[in-house]
Amino acid sequence: MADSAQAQKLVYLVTGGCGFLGEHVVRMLLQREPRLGELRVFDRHLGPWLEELKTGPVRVTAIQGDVTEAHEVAAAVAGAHVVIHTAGLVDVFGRASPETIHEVNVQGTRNVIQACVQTGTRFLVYTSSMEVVGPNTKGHPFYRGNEDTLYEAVHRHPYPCSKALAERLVLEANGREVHGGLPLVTCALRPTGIYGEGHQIMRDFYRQGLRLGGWLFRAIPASVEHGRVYVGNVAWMHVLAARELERRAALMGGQVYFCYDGSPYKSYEDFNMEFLGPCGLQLVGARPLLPYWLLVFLAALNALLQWLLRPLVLYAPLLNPYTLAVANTTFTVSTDKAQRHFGYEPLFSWEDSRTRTILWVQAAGSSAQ
Ligand SMILES: NC(=O)C1=CN([C@@H]2O[C@H](COP(=O)(O)OP(=O)(O)OC[C@H]3O[C@@H](n4cnc5c(N)ncnc54)[C@H](O)[C@@H]3O)[C@@H](O)[C@H]2O)C=CC1
Ligand SMILES: C[C@H](CCCC(C)(C)O)[C@H]1CC[C@H]2[C@@H]3[C@H](O)CC4=CC(=O)CC[C@]4(C)[C@H]3CC[C@]12C
Repeated sequence: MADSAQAQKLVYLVTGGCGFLGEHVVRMLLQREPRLGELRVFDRHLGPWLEELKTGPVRVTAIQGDVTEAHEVAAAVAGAHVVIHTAGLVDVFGRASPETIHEVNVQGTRNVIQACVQTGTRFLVYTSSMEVVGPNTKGHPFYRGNEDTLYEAVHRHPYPCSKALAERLVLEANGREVHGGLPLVTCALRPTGIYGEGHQIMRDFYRQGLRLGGWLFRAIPASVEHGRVYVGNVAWMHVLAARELERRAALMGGQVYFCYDGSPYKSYEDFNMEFLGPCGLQLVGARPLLPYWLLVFLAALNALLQWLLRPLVLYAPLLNPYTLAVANTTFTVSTDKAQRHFGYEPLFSWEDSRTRTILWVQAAGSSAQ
């Protein structure tokens, strides 16, 4: 990475490399990181698609492992130059217990940092989330905010709490001495709601619409704006941040960056219709069909049913008090910090992102028929 080692080939490790975002990061590294010599893909569940990558010029090593197991993480990290830590338990529906979410997202991140320190890995990029900022429990809007916008970040839900704690661990680890005596350089990327090929919630909405004869029903006012960002651009931002961390260590170390691109600001449902509309679905109602108080009631009822049924069966619908609050609160970012600090420009235009997502929804929907 220094001048004398221009041609040095680097070892990258991507944790959670078989997830929605992780797969895009893995593929992006293979396409766009010329110094890549070996790519280690670490995940609890390895995808079969990894096999096809093993025939390329870069050595791809699939590692089945659990970030909560410190020894497995240390073995995977040993000898890596850069770690991109995207593994996480993304659960806002009550599928996993708060303890499990904490264990994976916080202890898992602690293990990754510890492994870097022990083995001498110097560069760590962490996938954080907009959720570490908000929306907060009071439902305050965050309107076109940036990394310096003052906002009362108060959380109670296990997922945002865990992401906030993990992000703090990563930022505090910046500058810590790693094995060999050099300092660790870390940064955190905060995607807003990611969409694109592989987005399971989008696919579920599509299937639900098909089941309802092509109709979806508006639940949230169109005036509530949501920040969304295309998965290919989020992946590209990770690759660029990882590449630039050494050269710009003083500027980037310990920093957070929102992930952004040219995707339009819209409500969650109107944004989804950008893809589901061309796939034949229609969103019924210029205004929400149900009054808000009824949604609040239904969300609370779902939470009660989840609690009552838990000993018998897992009941985890999309609507609960937390998802309703998130969906019903404006949260959009407007920033150029990643451009200023490490030259990020979105790789995919909004038109490309939209087309790619539509093609994927169509294919994912028809494979469900
Ligand atoms: N999906 C979204 O809209 C957003 C996601 N994020 C963050 O991006 C990251 C990736 O999220 P997605 O790709 O959406 O989720 P995902 O669930 O598709 O991917 C997460 C991956 O981590 C792996 N994983 C989970 N627990 C693990 C463990 N104990 N050990 C090893 N691997 C484990 C899973 O097997 C999965 O492949 C997460 O850290 C999430 O918090 C941030 C903002 C928005
Ligand atoms: C599931 C919600 C939409 C359904 C609302 C209903 C039932 C009224 O129709 C989703 C609305 C907003 C989503 C979240 C948002 O994009 C931010 C996120 C960031 C993350 O780091 C993880 C995922 C998520 C919390 C995302 C989850 C689904 C929504 C709550």
